[in-house]
Amino acid sequence: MRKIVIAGNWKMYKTQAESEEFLQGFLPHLQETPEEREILLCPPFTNLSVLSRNLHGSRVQLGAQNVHWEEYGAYTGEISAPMLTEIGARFVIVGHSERRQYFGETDATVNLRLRTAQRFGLTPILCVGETKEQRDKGETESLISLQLDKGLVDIDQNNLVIAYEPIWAIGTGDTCEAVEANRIIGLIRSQLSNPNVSIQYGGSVKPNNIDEIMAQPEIDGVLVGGASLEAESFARIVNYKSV
Ligand SMILES: O=C(CO)COP(=O)(O)O
Repeated sequence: MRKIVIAGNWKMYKTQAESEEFLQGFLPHLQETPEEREILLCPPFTNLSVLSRNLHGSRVQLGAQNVHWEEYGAYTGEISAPMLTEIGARFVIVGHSERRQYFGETDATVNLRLRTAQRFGLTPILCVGETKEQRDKGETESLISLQLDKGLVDIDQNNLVIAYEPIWAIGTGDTCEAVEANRIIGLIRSQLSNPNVSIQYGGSVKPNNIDEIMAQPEIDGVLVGGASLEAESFARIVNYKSV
């Protein structure tokens, strides 16, 4: 059985006070959320402890936005897997396109981070996806296939989530058509040895398109940026209506 995983990626938004304010508005809405949906918040590192405290006893899981591949060491500015698990994180986003684009993340470093995350019991969310230029040139399928080939070397597919995030759809309001996202996610699944890996769609997911996205048979959840920052809109997303 594939799990439904709905995650908010807060990127570099929210102070601790703003995080607490969000939870006050958001948590009551979970009374309506069907049991089987896994709900996840991935705040900046500085907010993990405040969320961990406030989410104690709730069904919301905590995720980080990155993890280093070493257990400890002289890596100024980095955070290790044991630091994340100690604070209560269960998931970690790895290889987000913003990390690849602005911070020199490569498929090789993505693979190292995935391995370490798994070694310490975190469930990594591996992000893959193409630029507009790559899509226009017809390179989407080959690019994603390469990202998976290199990223998944020696990775345990029993403890893994994948997110298909077309870069041109991130933060642009230009959502990938649900049917097209479904097609690409089907292709991703065909490349996996474990067909039960949950595969999310990410890129301009909003309250007004979530029902259509989640109605697609291959799509097992969403990775939400902007619309996860506001309690009411993220509540509408986690409480999407299944058809
Ligand atoms: O990058 C994303 C989630 O990781 C998507 O961001 P938006 O939902 O703001 O387009």
